[in-house]
Amino acid sequence: MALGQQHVSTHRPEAERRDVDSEAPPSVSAVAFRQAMSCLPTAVYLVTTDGPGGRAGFTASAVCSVTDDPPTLLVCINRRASAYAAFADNALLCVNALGAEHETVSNAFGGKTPMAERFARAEWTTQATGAPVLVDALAHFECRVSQRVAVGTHDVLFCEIEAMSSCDGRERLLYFDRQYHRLPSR
Ligand SMILES: NC(=O)c1ccc[n+]([C@@H]2O[C@H](COP(=O)([O-])OP(=O)(O)OC[C@H]3O[C@@H](n4cnc5c(N)ncnc54)[C@H](O)[C@@H]3O)[C@@H](O)[C@H]2O)c1
Ligand SMILES: Cc1cc2c(cc1C)N(C[C@H](O)[C@H](O)[C@H](O)COP(=O)(O)O)c1[nH]c(=O)[nH]c(=O)c1N2
Repeated sequence: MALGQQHVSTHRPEAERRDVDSEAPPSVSAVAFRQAMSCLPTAVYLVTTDGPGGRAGFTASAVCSVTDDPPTLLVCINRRASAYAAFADNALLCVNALGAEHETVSNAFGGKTPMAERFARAEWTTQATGAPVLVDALAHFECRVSQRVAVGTHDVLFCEIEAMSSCDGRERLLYFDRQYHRLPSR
């Protein structure tokens, strides 16, 4: 093993394995898991919604492509987030991918800032679904939530794409090692 590398083993013999529903304490701590995840770069998104539950949004990195038929993303949202109630009540959302110039607005949507103030930090429009679309998003995906699955502290929202725009050539905003980074498009 290279100097400085730490190996966290999750392997257990067959007899010791338990069902995923078991009450057994996890063998990897949340702190160790977060530390490992912190070294993996991710894109950064503002996930926004509007509807009967009101307008809300939060900064997300737990966003992933699921299938291209039908085109579907997943978004993980912490049930303790101030935005959660709106996402629980609304069926529509927009996943706005951020460019390097969006670091300040990403910080506003990343917690503690009142919802109206978050939205006041950027320019918004509505297009196909009525969910807030960031005018200068690097790319956006307007979605209908097709399934919700509760896993631990989070809900996983499966989101079918109804309209979108593709990435342009600007620098991307990345997040890793607990900091923002800029990535040129080529
Ligand atoms: N998936 C998430 O919910 C998620 C992801 C990134 C950051 N955050 C939140 O943003 C703040 C700053 O994060 P940070 O990256 O600077 O330091 P951190 O040590 O809290 O997190 C390091 C990494 O662990 C993962 N992570 C953090 N909190 C998580 C959670 N509750 N559930 C699942 N994965 C999680 C993410 O990949 C994150 O980049 C924290 O409050 C953190 O909880 C949450
Ligand atoms: C870079 C980055 C990435 C993420 C987050 C933060 C930051 C800074 N946060 C946390 C989220 O944006 C917000 O801070 C929490 O929901 C708490 O916000 P409130 O103060 O309750 O609105 C976050 N939360 C979540 O539920 N899923 C996610 O994927 C992410 N990803």
